[in-house]
Amino acid sequence: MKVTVVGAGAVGASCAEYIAIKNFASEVVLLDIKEDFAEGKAMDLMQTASLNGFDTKITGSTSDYSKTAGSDIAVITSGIPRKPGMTREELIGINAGIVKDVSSNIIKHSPDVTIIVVSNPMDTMTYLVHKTTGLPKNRIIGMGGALDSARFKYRLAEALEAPISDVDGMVIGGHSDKGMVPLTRLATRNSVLVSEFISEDRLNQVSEDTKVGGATLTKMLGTSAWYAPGAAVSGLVQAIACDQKKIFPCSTLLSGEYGLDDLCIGVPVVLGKNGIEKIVEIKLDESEANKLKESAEGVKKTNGLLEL
Ligand SMILES: NC(=O)C1=CN([C@@H]2O[C@H](COP(=O)(O)OP(=O)(O)OC[C@H]3O[C@@H](n4cnc5c(N)ncnc54)[C@H](O)[C@@H]3O)[C@@H](O)[C@H]2O)C=CC1
Ligand SMILES: O=C([O-])CC(=O)C(=O)O
Repeated sequence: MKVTVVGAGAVGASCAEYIAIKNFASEVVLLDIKEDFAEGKAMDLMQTASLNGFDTKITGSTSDYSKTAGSDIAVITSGIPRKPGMTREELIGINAGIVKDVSSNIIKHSPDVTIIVVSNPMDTMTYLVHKTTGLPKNRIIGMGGALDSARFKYRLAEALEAPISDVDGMVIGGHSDKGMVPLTRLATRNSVLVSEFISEDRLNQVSEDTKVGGATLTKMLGTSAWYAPGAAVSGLVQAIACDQKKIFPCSTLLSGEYGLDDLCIGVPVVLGKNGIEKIVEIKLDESEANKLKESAEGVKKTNGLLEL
């Protein structure tokens, strides 16, 4: 299993590290445009191999896509992150050109690849990869919901004063400050609905804190987060590489599912060796369906800024 990670910055390197530590891939290639940067990150990571006990071979490349040839999975993290006070949507001007260029280069050398898009604004960048590469829709996956759901579980555990492992929950919708739809109604603590334990007001607070999860960290760190994003990507990569058939909310091209069409947005999907093997249509109540519709309108507005 060969995995390419384009962009050896904060998220790309964290993602490569988690993939290596989980020890399921034979090879990870990090690629960046900054001279020697990916090679340096790869060397540093390889020097953790004996300490962390993995056999994955990590190599680096400065813009040489021939090194990525035959990749089974490629992760796109190249592009600029936001600064405090910015929205993810404001990154489109720079990141669209980068993502277009990078995705074309990836498929030139790995025509059978499955692409995981991370660069923001992620739902729109995922849509752009569809338009640019023409890969089948099951092989283009946007990562946002897996991260947002992990943040939701963190906030739920905090409110419930419970261990995170006791908590389950999912966030669907666009990966944006306003567009996320945390499914509070369905969240559980060890199979019991969380509404049995905490008030509606507290649950609304959990939802609001989840939606601004990325913005909160950007304000604290001066740039956006990387540990949880890297871990979330590694989870998707592992589900595909190991054919796990796990359900994650991912951004995928919808053609009528959830009453939506011609956009990529976060909904639950089954991930296995064929990428997105199934879009899972769960029954939303009226309020959740309206929020998803509103979120889709926001994503479509951002898609409208693309020069296709
Ligand atoms: N979807 C999600 O849940 C998340 C998305 N992100 C997004 O991921 C992206 C990366 O974030 P960070 O790693 O923090 O940024 P970073 O600045 O640390 O790393 C980005 C890397 O991309 C490289 N790069 C730029 N243009 C390139 C090109 N044409 N080819 C190859 N490499 C290129 C840069 O040299 C840099 O090393 C941002 O757009 C950020 O908003 C970040 C966290 C979560
Ligand atoms: O907040 C950002 O800009 C980066 C990101 O998507 C996240 O951490 O959720």
